Amino acid sequence: MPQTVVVAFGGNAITRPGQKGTFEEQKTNVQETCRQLVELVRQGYRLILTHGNGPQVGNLLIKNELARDVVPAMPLDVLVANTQASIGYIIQQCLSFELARQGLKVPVVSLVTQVVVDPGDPAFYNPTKPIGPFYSEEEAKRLAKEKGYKVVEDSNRGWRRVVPSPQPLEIVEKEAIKALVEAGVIVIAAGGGGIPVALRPDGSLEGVEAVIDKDRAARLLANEVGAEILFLLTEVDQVYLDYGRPTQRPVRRLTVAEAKKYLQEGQFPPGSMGPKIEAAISFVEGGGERAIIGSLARAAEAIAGTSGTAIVAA
Ligand SMILES: Nc1ncnc2c1ncn2[C@@H]1O[C@H](COP(=O)(O)OP(=O)(O)O)[C@@H](O)[C@H]1O
Ligand SMILES: NC(=O)OP(=O)(O)O
Repeated sequence: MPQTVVVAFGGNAITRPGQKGTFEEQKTNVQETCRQLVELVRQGYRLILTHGNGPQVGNLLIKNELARDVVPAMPLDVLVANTQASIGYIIQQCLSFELARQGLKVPVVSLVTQVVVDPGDPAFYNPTKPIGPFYSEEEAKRLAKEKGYKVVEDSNRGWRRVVPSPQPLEIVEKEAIKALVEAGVIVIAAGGGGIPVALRPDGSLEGVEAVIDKDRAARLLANEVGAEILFLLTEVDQVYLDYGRPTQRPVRRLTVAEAKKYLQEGQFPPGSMGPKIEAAISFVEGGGERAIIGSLARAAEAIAGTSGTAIVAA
């Protein structure tokens, strides 16, 4: 029985820091990623892909604001849906092409995915999710004053606007995702962390304005579909202890207990590596076999165990 891997990569892998986020830039970046992903298919894994949307959804919000006197502005949940479509389209097209080029016949589809959140989540009063372009401190503080943005410094890469990021509670389309994967389809799902929706008393769903963290959504999705592996791809080849300090050293394997201990000691910051480690811990505690954190450029090596950091039960 082939193993199912949920692969997650950040919106910053699709629009790299310093890039404007043109369609061509996004496509070139995704093409590189797809070459790595095809290796996983070659190795016999079933894939569910999920991606971030921070830079892209932030850009859409800016467009919304600039055009609001000409065309109606859309709520943030609709903008998340827009990014699922635009990024899903690029991945679907590039991945299908790369699979065909290597003689592999595997269908690929993007699924518009809603994720239930609690409208009473305290995250709505404390925005933490960085989106959109990176600004200098001066520019960010000016935007905060003029437009009422909440801004933070994002992992030493510059300043960014932040929006609420509630905890994902349930993937609405999980059964459809499972059925597609079992039928041999590569599914792109819960893009941008999923479209945040709240469950109303009458059982209907209503969009809420937020951006869910894609590592958290990927974790939930992986547990809900019973995936064996959660694969979190980012810029660094593996997790480090004392990251950025002279004593920095790589870690290739962490037990859940070790990961929890280092997290408590502050080794993994909240806005960057922290959510990945938390997602890895929850996945393994939720029944997953192993979580892997590694770089996009070395995805095939990471799944084979020659790169990356594996987080396991014991
Ligand atoms: N202990 C650590 N080990 C490795 N990377 C770390 C660590 N602490 C912080 N980082 C930073 O976290 C980044 C990954 O988080 P982030 O950029 O938010 O991911 P993505 O946007 O790819 O989802 C790495 O590129 C690295 O700069
Ligand atoms: N939604 C989300 O987590 O996006 P990024 O990965 O781009 O931050």
